[in-house]
Amino acid sequence: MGTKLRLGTRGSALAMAQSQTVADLVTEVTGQPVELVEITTAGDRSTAPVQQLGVGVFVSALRDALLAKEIDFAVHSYKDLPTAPADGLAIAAVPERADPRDALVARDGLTLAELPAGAVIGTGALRRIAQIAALGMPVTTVPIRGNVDTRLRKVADGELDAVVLARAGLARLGRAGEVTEILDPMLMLPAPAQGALAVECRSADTDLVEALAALDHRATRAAVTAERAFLATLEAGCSAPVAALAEVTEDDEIYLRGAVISVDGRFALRLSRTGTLADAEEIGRALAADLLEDGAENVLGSAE
Ligand SMILES: NCc1[nH]cc(CCC(=O)O)c1CC(=O)O
Repeated sequence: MGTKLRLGTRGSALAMAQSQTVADLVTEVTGQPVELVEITTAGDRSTAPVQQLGVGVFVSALRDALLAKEIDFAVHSYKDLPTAPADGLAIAAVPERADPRDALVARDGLTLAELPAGAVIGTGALRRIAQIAALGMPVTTVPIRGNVDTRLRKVADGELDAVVLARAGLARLGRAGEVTEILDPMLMLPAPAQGALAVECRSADTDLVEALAALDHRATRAAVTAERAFLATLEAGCSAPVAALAEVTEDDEIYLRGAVISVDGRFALRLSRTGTLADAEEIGRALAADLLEDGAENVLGSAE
């Protein structure tokens, strides 16, 4: 056995679960033991809405610890990473993705369509709020924060009729059995890179970059590349909620769907593109250009 690798992780149950999964994989492929090092982020200390804190808040403390060499690598939920690359760091592996879809956990086993008029759904994500609003149902959404356990408890306690969460997160916590409906991407397109993990280390740590590459899953890497190129291109031209899902077939074809939806749900643009795996990045950029050409930048304007 070589030296112990230090894997930096947030302390939440979800972060610990996904870090432990990757730690086990790393030990399996490299033979090196991995030690989990808990890092507290500003996002964990604050109770402010995530939108106010900014997406990078959970990530920057881990990146600081990497650059300060306090840890050797970190595991992020890929969808929480800012699109700008981090100086001096590399995403050495994108392991095989879990189910990328969103899931509904509702009282009494209800599906979305079965929720009665006046039902209250907990979700703080603008992308989810916008897509629920676009369905035109007589339901309302309320912001919700806290860990997965806290969110599920609000349904069990009767405080909320339902919550929408990433199925991958529920599965990693062993709570997928509580899902009452997996939401079809035709209704609820997930966040770019949802369900995927990013394994990050210092780019100068070439031995580790190479070792971690053994965990990389080619189809997942391509799907995430297409979805994130789509997001990055749209971010420059439009700040409405963005959703995307790329599916890769056995013969290396990519089917990328993307959407931009106004928060009030009144305007939704949805398009798709297909292509080959090697062109993942280009497909993402081209799909974003299609949406911008259709007026994606006006979608947010209409909600303001
Ligand atoms: N926004 C928070 C977040 N970041 C990653 C996950 C778990 C699922 C994943 O890895 O995509 C979640 C919870 C959720 O959206 O329900």
